[in-house]
Amino acid sequence: MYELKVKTDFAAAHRLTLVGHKCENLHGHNWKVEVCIKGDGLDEGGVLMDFGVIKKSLRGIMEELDHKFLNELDMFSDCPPSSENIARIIADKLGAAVNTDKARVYSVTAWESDNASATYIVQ
Ligand SMILES: Nc1nc2c(c(=O)[nH]1)N=C([C@H](O)[C@H](O)COP(=O)(O)OP(=O)(O)OP(=O)(O)O)CN2
Ligand SMILES: [Zn+2]
Repeated sequence: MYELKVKTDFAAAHRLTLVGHKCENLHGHNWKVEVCIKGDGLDEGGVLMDFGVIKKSLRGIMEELDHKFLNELDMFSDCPPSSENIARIIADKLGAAVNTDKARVYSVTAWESDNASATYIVQ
């Protein structure tokens, strides 16, 4: 089994109700995002998946999030923009773009700060 990791980031604003009092106020984070792709077989070029393919798709997803008020985005119309939901939505979007029969998005971790992150593991 091979495991690839690619990191990226975005800055955005959000509000979270029902989590903690101070989270209800409009505020922002510089999220760090780490995606993990897993698979067994390498192609004839000796790679599981070209990092460039992963980075290109991630850039598109980050553009949808960067400098946005997350609560107003369609992707969060039915779920709060917590780090958990951010990680899951990135995993779903990235998987739809890059998954093959040989390599798949395994997990996405969204770091809200240097010491707090949420990871979504694709089942
Ligand atoms: N499981 C989760 N818990 C919290 C989330 C989340 O996405 N998933 N998000 C928040 C808020 O975004 C909040 O802005 C962060 O709160 P907090 O961790 O308290 O942030 P601080 O940077 O102020 O951290 P301190 O350690 O208190 O300085 C809350 N919880
Ligand atoms: Zn927050």
